[in-house]
Amino acid sequence: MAPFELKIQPPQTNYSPLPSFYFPLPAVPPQAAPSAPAQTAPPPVVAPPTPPSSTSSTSPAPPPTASPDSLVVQLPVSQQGGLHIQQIISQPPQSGVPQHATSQSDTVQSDIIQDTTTGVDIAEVDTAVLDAQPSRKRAASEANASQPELKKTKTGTQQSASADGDFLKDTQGKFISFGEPEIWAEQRQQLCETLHHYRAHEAGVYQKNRIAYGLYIDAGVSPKDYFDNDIIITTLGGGKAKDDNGQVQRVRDHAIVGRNDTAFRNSVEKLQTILVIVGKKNTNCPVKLKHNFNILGHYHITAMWYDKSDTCCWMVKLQRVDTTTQPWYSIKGSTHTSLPLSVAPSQVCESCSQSTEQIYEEEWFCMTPGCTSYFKRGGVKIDARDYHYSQAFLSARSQFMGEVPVAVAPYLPDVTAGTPFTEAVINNFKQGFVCSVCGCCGRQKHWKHWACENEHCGATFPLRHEPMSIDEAKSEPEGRLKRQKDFSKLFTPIDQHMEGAYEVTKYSFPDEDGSIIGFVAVYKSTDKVNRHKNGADGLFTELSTMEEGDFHLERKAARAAGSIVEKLTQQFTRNYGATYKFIVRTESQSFSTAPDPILRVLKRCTWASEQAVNRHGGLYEVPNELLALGYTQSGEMGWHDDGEKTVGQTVASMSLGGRSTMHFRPKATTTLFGPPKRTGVKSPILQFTLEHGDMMVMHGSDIQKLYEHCVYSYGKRRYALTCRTMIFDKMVAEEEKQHAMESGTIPDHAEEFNYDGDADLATGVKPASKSKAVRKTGKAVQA
Ligand SMILES: O=C(O)CCC(=O)C(=O)O
Ligand SMILES: [Fe+2]
Repeated sequence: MAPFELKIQPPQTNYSPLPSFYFPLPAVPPQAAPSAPAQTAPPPVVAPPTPPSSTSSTSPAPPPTASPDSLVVQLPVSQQGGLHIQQIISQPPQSGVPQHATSQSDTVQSDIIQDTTTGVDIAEVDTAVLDAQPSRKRAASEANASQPELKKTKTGTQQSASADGDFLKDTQGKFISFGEPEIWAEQRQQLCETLHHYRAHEAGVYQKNRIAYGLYIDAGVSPKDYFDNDIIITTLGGGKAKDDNGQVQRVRDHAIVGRNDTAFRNSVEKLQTILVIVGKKNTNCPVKLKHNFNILGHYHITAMWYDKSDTCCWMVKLQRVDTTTQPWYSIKGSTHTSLPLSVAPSQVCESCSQSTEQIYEEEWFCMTPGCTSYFKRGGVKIDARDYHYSQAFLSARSQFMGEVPVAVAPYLPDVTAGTPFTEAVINNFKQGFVCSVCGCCGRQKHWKHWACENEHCGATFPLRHEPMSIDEAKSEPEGRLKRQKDFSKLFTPIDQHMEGAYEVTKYSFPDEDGSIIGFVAVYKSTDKVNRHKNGADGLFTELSTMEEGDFHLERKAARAAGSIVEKLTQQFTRNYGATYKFIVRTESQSFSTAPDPILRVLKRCTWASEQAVNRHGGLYEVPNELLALGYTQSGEMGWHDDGEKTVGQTVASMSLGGRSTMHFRPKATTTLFGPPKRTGVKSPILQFTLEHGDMMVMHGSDIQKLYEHCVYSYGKRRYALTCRTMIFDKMVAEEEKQHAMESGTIPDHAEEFNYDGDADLATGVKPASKSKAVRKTGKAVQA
């Protein structure tokens, strides 16, 4: 192993690592031990924090509400029962005496529920406790009265051995929960679009700028994981692979400084809470969970250590920020008791001088990775695979000293009131809301209304899109301007000319032999053209103010429709004319009922594509389909091609509102712009900007075969309206063909929207026609 000092240098982190890999963290022992016997309930948790244990002296467990000869410690909630049980330590720890020595020799500090060596059964314990603490009598006896039979697992957790007692179980043997999650979701995207602290579409840990904010735990519970009302101990992800039986197993050690542990360490340093979400496949959670994603609430990190079983892995101990209330995920019928602030005993390692809390009941040893005594006793390796967490460790409680986020997620205002709220508010909430009726995290699926995604709820809410000036639509929130590197124009424009009032830049696309297979032409509009009657300004305003029934944009499933990992497109879409099924299955609205602005855009794109194709000398096909896209804030359409088999040669689009950048790159497997790549992607070769009123024509089916494109949208609101030609003869199903032909027929009244390119508005300054070869293909290209 490399020297420890070298390993602790975190790669390019903005935050210095904490001095030790193991933190007692800002554990808060109670204020000075009261002199009176412990006859009253513990005081509310108000004690100020104390610094982490000194590295130069041992830190005996501070006595929470100690009595001179009988120390009563409330143990943590049981694994299954959500119950607090009581433990008697017959002798309080002596100041200056290493606590592990005490616990080895003269204490009865072990799990009293099960520990046969003490000869104390649970009833005796409670009698003793209750005698000493009359004021706690009722709560404790209630807890006991409903205590299920418990057995201890190897990490010190208590598991229910029976389904008895007053506790309700469902048919699968899981306990019924005391309450219901206030916030939940069935699909990961619902969660990621709604919560501030969990936006991890793939991973279990959500981190941003190397700070952890959220944690999702589901199946894949490790033997040393632990779960009770207040404490969760979990293994940080990574280093797992499927074994021969298809079971996911840990196969590799975690790096001593890895991604997740660094993020958690930074969270500690930044006093950041961790939002914990539990999936219904988590076998450690004692109660039945109804949803795929159940939000437990805010926790804080109270310990982290580099554990060693078959492999080495980072473990984290999280404590509920507010332990005073009974959590919804405790067992129905159980009683929750808030434990007093305390820390577990710790010792300083003689080899590395680092202080380590005693985690395992069996013994203390150094847990500082890199230390010569790490997981060793007297130089001999310790096998802690079957060790149990010590009760003092599990019952330690510390006060969170940071700021607790006021809300886990934005709630939709009272949906029953029906008052729409503004786009500014919508944008603040990104795209998701928690339904104020049922608590389901919901994505904004519809452009102008919000509908709860819980099919049993049905709550809806209007979202008002305020009238917006073009300038406002174009304005970009801070921090969004530099989203993309500016790819140098490897792809030299080969032709610039005027077409009507538009300055056109045409880029010819080569195939692998250097022959031209098509082009992309950008039609640059002007303010004059945009302001002109029925121009881009008017079209933008009309589309923005149309009733939802006339212009109903919605987000459709782009991936894994209906599943837990379903992903909706970022854009809101609506298909007009012949059915276009590429990328997203959309229902199409016939052109005969399409609103006028849609037909006007269709006619403008028709003009642009006709001019471009005729000039180029290709087969011109009249568009019979229009896909309208709406973007709120910035968004993107990822890399794709438009090559569906029923689509014709030409694609033409018009942009309204915010600007966008369109990018092209060769497909990885082509020999274009460099040798084919078996893995990875090729770099973009062309990028241009489309502004309000600009149009784009892309012609040549082979472009779709050899290249792909993506679009980044900016500004507060943007519409992209893209027209294509569906080739009816390529449609196999007769029904589909008939439907496409009918809905793609352009109504007679659209004649009045025919467009001539506003030639009369042209500035008269013609750009000099340029003609250059495309570089980098190795072959010259003629225009
Ligand atoms: O302009 C846009 O936003 C995306 C257009 C596009 O690539 C498409 O609709 O396929
Ligand atoms: Fe496209």
